[in-house]
Amino acid sequence: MKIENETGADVATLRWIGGTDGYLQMIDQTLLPTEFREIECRTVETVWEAIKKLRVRGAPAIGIAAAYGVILGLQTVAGSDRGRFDQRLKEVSEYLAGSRPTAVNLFWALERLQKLADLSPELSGGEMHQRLLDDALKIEQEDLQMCHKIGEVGARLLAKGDGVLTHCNAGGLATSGGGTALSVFFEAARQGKEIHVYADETRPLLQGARLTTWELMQREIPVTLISDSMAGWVMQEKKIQAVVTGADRIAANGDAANKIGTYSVALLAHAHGIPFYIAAPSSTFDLSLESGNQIPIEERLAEEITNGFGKQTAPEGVDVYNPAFDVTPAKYIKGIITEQGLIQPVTKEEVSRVLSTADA
Ligand SMILES: CSC[C@H]1O[C@H](OP(=O)(O)O)[C@H](O)[C@@H]1O
Repeated sequence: MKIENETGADVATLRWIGGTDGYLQMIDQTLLPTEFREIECRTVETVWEAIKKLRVRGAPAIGIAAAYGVILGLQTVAGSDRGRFDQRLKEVSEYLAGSRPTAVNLFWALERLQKLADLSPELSGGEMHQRLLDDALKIEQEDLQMCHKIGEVGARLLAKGDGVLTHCNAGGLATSGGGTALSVFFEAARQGKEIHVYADETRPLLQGARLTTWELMQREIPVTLISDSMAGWVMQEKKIQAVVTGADRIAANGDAANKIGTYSVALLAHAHGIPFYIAAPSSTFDLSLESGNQIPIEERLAEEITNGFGKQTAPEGVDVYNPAFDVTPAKYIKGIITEQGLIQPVTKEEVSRVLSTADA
């Protein structure tokens, strides 16, 4: 995402600096909103740690970071023969695939680079390294364009003066720059629709409180922070005319995995007759899965709940269950906003039809 830091310079959520011997620069999102700091990743291990610790997070951003992580990992075999290069490529891909299990964009990016390498076995390691970097850069640029198109498709669904609720952060920080759910809000605001966003704080890591409010305030879009437990009440009070969230993996039938709590929000929206939309690029779909019950759900450390942000709020040794995602069945999703167009109704047939449509 492009934001002005204290020096007034434009910075990106993450970006590659230099050539194949370069490095990855990213905003450390664990420090926001109180501190804006860019960190440098010069090894694949530092990228793995950044993904695991959510310094970089959000399905598309994780995919882009993983692609650049591969480039970093291959630096250790610069100048080696192609056989050693290919072996290292598999090593770093498997390593990065172990960082977080749910966001399919991570695996989509790794598989894309592997397929590219498989297409040209005749190239030297050095030539292939450059080709993979070129494609990693392309992944980032393609994501930026997809975010923009998602905004255009989704903004049509919002009316002037709408109250819209979102959960977690599906903004520029979760992508190459334009966001998915927040891209819809950015574009609606640009069109003068004067929307008002209600942002769930999103326990336990507070991506909504820390990141979504910060992004919207950066752009002077009206935003009200609410606790997760308030979502139903603001709907009952008719403050909400639509809900738009992101996604981390969408199955062939349209079932969608997203941050824990999204399923509850979808049920609440359904109970109040409020349309619930998912905004996601085509790289977030996993058509190999028939339905959402096959989506792997990441479980994270108990400390994120019992000692959130360093404050102990539960007895030592309490039993904790901390799934980072849940799955919303397609029947509760009014439409899926993609760069290829709106998937509505959300059915296997419509998913397949829209995703196979030429550029929207
Ligand atoms: C545009 S994808 C954003 C998606 O990713 C978030 O998960 P996390 O912060 O754990 O990476 C959340 O599910 C968002 O909706």
